[in-house]
Amino acid sequence: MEAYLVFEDGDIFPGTWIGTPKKVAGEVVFTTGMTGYQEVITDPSYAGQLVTFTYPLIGNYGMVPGEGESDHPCCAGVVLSELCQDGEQNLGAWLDTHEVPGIAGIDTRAVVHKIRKAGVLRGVIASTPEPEVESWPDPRSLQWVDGVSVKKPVEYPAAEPDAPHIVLVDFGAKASIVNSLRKRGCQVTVVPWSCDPEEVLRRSPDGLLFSNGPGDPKALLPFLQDWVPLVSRIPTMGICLGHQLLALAFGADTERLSFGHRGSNHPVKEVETGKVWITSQNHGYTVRPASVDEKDWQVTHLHVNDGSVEGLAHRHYPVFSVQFHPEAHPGPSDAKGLFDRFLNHVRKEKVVATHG
Ligand SMILES: NC(=O)CC[C@H](N)C(=O)O
Repeated sequence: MEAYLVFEDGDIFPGTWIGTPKKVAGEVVFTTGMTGYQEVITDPSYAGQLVTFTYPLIGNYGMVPGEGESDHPCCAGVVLSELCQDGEQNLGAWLDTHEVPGIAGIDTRAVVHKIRKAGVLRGVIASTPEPEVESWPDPRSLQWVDGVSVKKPVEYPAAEPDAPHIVLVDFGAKASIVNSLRKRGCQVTVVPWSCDPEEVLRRSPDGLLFSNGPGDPKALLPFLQDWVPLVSRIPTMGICLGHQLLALAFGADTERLSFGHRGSNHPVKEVETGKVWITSQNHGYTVRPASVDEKDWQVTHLHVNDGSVEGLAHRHYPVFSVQFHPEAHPGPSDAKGLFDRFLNHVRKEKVVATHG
């Protein structure tokens, strides 16, 4: 069945429907990972976006139960070149089960060229080359984070005695972040993004983790000051959206990247050691370098390709954050040691708090 990817500037890419044939509008983004389509499609950070896969063959190992970053597709739609209907649960049928549309047969290389040249662009997948768009989704809306965050706290018991208790503030957390903490023995409580920080304090966390999530970080600006007293005292780590939010909370600014970083091969340099990690990334916004006050923050990581800020550590508070994904999934796990670094710090503080 014929479908069209129509950009807001009028450019039309014809293809065929996959998943559920229903019109959908969103920001068109592209990801360059050669594997990991399941993790990408189920990553809550993609809510509201049309994800274009640059790897030409997608779907070739089906959908593997239990391997998703959540149990349903989170992106608004998918754009790909060739769909392979293989695997026990094939991608097209799985998308349809969840009523998510997609378009195949697209010259994805041309789509990427277009986005790289023009910067962020919105588009529609529709049955006609001249679809009507009632309204474009707004990345500054709270609906994205609200739609993917847990509605009430979810508790995971500790796997080891005396393990630290980490409260994960869920702006759209990937399952792999929870797993990375649980694998290291932690007790984890996942709380809704909108919860009262005072209520979090009553849960006696040893550490806080601000998760990844969809949309423009500035959508959450009105809520950030309430967290400052907590994150100034309790060891806190931020990942991706969480990194941007911590920067905003302490007075830095964020801005939109021209076309984002999405893929599994983004080189990031650790400033202190000069070591380069190949990292998994998925973000359209970044911390504005000129807004980072060197008196308060140390820039710990930089993107090798464009020099953008990839990591921050606060000089006065126990806060550090990274723009990339140490939990990987998909992608390399070069940076997974950051969870150990965080938990070592949390454990040290816990001992001090217990024994004075
Ligand atoms: N993966 C994320 O947390 C993405 C953060 C934010 N929504 C961005 O696009 O920059």
